[in-house]
Amino acid sequence: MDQLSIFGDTEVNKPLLPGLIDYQPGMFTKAESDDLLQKLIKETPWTQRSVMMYGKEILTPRLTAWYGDPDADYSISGMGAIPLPWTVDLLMIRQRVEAAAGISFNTVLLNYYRDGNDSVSWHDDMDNIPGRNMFVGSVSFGQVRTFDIRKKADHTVKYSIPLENGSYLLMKGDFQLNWQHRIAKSSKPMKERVNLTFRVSDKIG
Ligand SMILES: O=C(O)CCC(=O)C(=O)O
Ligand SMILES: [Fe+2]
Repeated sequence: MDQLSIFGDTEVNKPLLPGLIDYQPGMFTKAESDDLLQKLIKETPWTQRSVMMYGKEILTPRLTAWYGDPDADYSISGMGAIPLPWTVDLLMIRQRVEAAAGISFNTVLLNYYRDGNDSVSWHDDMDNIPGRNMFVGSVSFGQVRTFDIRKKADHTVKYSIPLENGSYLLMKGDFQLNWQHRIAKSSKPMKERVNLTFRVSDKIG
């Protein structure tokens, strides 16, 4: 797999896949990131969702939580219609993400990867609704995990981006339409990681 992730100090804002992905390490300092990781782990009401697969109920291998504006509708994705109300920390993180992305987000999905056994398999973020989640702003705290991406039309075209503690990544353009992404399990020992994906959800009504 190609590594797209070699950054010198002068290359911090160099686009990886122009028009599709922006990546910015160090949006949060190490001190901020370490602190936010611990607070989010402790203070978030994590749940483990289940999905039906081959007629069996399978627990997703990670913990999740869903926050957002009260009128944000996410019933279609199975997250339940009412998101949790924004916290002070999440609003602060959202503000920085919005400043970098140049757009407003009304929901955020939190994923907690407890160790190397936790993962998310290949998917896009459209939930079968073309055009949904064209912009997804992703912030990572804690253990560096590898964000793999592959082209839907040709799975041999793939890249791997290590998402660093305190980093920001924006998926945009036709990324969700033409590419899938995942966080693979790891056979190497992995510490805790929390990822936040800021999204624009439809409003109820
Ligand atoms: O943990 C990550 O970096 C990605 C999470 C993700 O793809 C998702 O929540 O849809
Ligand atoms: Fe995703």
